[in-house]
Amino acid sequence: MAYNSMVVRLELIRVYFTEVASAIGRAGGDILSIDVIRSGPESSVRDITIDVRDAQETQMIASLKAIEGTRIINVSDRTFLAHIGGKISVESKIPVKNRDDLSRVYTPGVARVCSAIHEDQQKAYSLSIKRNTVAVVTDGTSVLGLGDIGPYAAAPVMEGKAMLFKQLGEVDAFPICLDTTDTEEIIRTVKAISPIFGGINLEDISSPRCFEIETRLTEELDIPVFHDDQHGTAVVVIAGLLNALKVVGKRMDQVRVVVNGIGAAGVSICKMLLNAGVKRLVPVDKEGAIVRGGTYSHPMWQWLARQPEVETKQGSLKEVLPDADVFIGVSRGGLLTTSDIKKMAPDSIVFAMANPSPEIAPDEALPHVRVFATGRSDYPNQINNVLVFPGIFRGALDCQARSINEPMKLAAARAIASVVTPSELNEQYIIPSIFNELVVAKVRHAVIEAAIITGAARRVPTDFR
Ligand SMILES: NC(=O)c1ccc[n+]([C@@H]2O[C@H](COP(=O)([O-])OP(=O)(O)OC[C@H]3O[C@@H](n4cnc5c(N)ncnc54)[C@H](O)[C@@H]3O)[C@@H](O)[C@H]2O)c1
Ligand SMILES: O=C(O)C[C@H](O)C(=O)O
Ligand SMILES: [Mg+2]
Repeated sequence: MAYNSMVVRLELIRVYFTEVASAIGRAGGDILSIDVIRSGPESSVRDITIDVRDAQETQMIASLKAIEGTRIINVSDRTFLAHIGGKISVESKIPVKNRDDLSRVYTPGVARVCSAIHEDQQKAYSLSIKRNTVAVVTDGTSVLGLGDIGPYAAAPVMEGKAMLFKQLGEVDAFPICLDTTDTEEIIRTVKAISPIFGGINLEDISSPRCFEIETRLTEELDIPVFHDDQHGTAVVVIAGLLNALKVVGKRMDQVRVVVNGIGAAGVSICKMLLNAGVKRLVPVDKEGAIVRGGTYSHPMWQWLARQPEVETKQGSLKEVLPDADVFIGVSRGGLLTTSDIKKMAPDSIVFAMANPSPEIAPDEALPHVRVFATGRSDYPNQINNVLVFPGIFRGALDCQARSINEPMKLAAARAIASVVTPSELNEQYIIPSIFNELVVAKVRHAVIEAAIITGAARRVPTDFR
């Protein structure tokens, strides 16, 4: 069960606090802290921070209101408080304290530096923020599993990605939320803003437009372009699956895998599963299984329909799921029930990765599967692309990679899996925590090594010389 924190500013008029505390307890809340804002003989005002179960805030407010002598002044939830004014800011690396500093960082000194870059564009990497800056670009059309919520509403996710780039990978990332869903306009705009960036992280752009946008930008730009929802997700799924299979004692070439939601994430996961050796694959979208020999207007589904590993059996998700060893959900929340999961093969592996609500609630799935993972941070086994993008870009930027190719992605997946040692590996721990410092370091190393071997690197970092 997931919990949320809320802060209630409450005026108590001739009411004992114990009465309030027991009402909170009866309504299923936990008091985390109490701050006295004002205290007088007749009344007092306090901020009470309460942990409540998901979606129970309304009941909590009703129980507090029901106490005679209490007045609710304000309710804020800590998640909203964390977003006030946005989550990131831009900072200078050096202070400008006097005229001397000013003439160095700004005009006239800066002009000589401009001229140096003008003479040799490659110097942008050493004399501007380019070498460490990534654009996190979205059009807001497929934000988490919330769908097409537009560029304004997408901003908190993009700011969150930028925070994680910085904290985990020391990469400076900037959110770019585009007010267009036109493929050509997005491509044109990203190209036009690219001079200042060392890489482009495409985020939450719906399929199938995301495939064309990424392919074209990769061809037309000489900096790495990486659609996080496709490849970040596929890399972390492969990492998790490598370890989950070890736990259950099955091999990649033996298992039957059902992937639900063949959009950005699903297509890339299917491709990577095939590269990793899966021989029995069942891709499923809204209309049911995508089958070998079928005809589809979606170019990637048509590609899947030509793959020998894709099964021919038609049917809905619930019809094709029985006997599957592995279920990977990148679709939307609440699609499966306990009875569906029970029909899977023994020792089943379920990665229910739709955000924020997984395809099946953990409490329903856990008793009936051997390994269970979600994309969320409040359960064990968080399979989320945050394990990938900071390290993959750290590596790509450090070796000035032209692109992020398949060998670099596979190397990243193996590196993530290897952080969990054989003695640590178990059902509850198939994937390292994002706070495990080894993750970014290992992914960076593996990515640079693969970039050098495949010729994608334009620079060999000093620790590789
Ligand atoms: N955990 C992670 O790291 C991670 C990473 C990427 C995406 N996701 C989640 O995966 C989901 C999809 O993301 P995306 O970027 O691929 O989006 P997308 O819009 O590109 O694709 C979603 C696909 O799911 C399909 N779909 C919708 N409802 C379905 C249903 N009932 N049954 C089968 N298919 C259905 C859609 O038709 C579409 O093809 C989202 O919930 C997202 O939050 C999680
Ligand atoms: O943003 C996340 O938590 C993961 C992923 O990029 C998603 O779109 O769900
Ligand atoms: Mg995303």
